[in-house]
Amino acid sequence: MSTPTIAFIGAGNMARSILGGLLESGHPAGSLRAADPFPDSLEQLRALGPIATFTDNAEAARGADVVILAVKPQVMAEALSAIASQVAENNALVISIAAGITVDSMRARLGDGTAIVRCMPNTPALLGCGASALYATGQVGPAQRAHAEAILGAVGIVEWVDSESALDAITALSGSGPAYFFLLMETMIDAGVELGLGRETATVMARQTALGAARMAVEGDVDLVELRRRVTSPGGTTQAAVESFEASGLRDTVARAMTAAAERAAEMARELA
Ligand SMILES: NC(=O)C1=CN([C@@H]2O[C@H](COP(=O)(O)OP(=O)(O)OC[C@H]3O[C@@H](n4cnc5c(N)ncnc54)[C@H](O)[C@@H]3O)[C@@H](O)[C@H]2O)C=CC1
Ligand SMILES: O=C(O)[C@@H]1CCC=N1
Repeated sequence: MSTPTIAFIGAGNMARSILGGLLESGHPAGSLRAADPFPDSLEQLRALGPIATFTDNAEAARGADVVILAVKPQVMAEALSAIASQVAENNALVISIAAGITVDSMRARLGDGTAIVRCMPNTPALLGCGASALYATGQVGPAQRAHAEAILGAVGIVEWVDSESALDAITALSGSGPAYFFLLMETMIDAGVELGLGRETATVMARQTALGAARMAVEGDVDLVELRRRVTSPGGTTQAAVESFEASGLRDTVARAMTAAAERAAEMARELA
């Protein structure tokens, strides 16, 4: 697979993590570029490697094989208009990581023939352990599909979904998901303090427990129910806690929260169309 020239439009947190992952995986800095109106964002990116930076989106997109839209949804219309002619000229692949920006709304500004991949990454991409779901339009060829997979694969796992609407569910699960785990950890720390622990001790123990549990869930081949069973001694402390969770409707609470997130993703798509 030849090395594509990749232009990032928007040089914030997500762009920085993906670009950092690409450099670490051996992608040459000479074929990476980024545009952002704020010089500070560009400087932070240049600290990662000798990449070309621009304050003008069209200049960054000129001649690029892949253009990654890493701006907030609210500035997407402006960014799409700026890159449209460069993308058409070069038959570039456009990858958008913005929540709620549909393929149709991108096509309206880029043209119906544009090859577009919509992606939902998540913030653990910053540490190279992200989870990204990708959806490709019919115009995306096999080499472009491979490029998209390699780019997001540089910062974690990649899953293809075969309908655009699946991205709303993915956003509710893995896009927003890190925040759910952080919230549970915050709650456990507060409850530990209520039980008499110092906040520092409660924090250290909660963080390490989350890390250990996540590693057991991901690195072994034991399913989650069995992992939970192994912690739960009959008639013991874990059973008391799990029964309390179930009685309080934890499963319904999580399902309702994720439905709210998926509905908000669909609503954002309508608002931003
Ligand atoms: N933070 C998260 O958990 C996730 C974010 N996303 C999506 O990733 C996208 C980027 O998010 P972050 O990197 O967190 O935001 P960020 O705010 O860190 O980065 C956005 C960058 O865009 C720049 N920018 C503003 N106007 C611009 C314009 N007209 N042209 C070019 N650049 C412009 C800003 O200066 C900033 O550096 C968003 O669309 C968000 O929906 C997707 C999945 C997860
Ligand atoms: O909260 C949001 O809208 C974005 C999308 C997924 C994570 N952050």
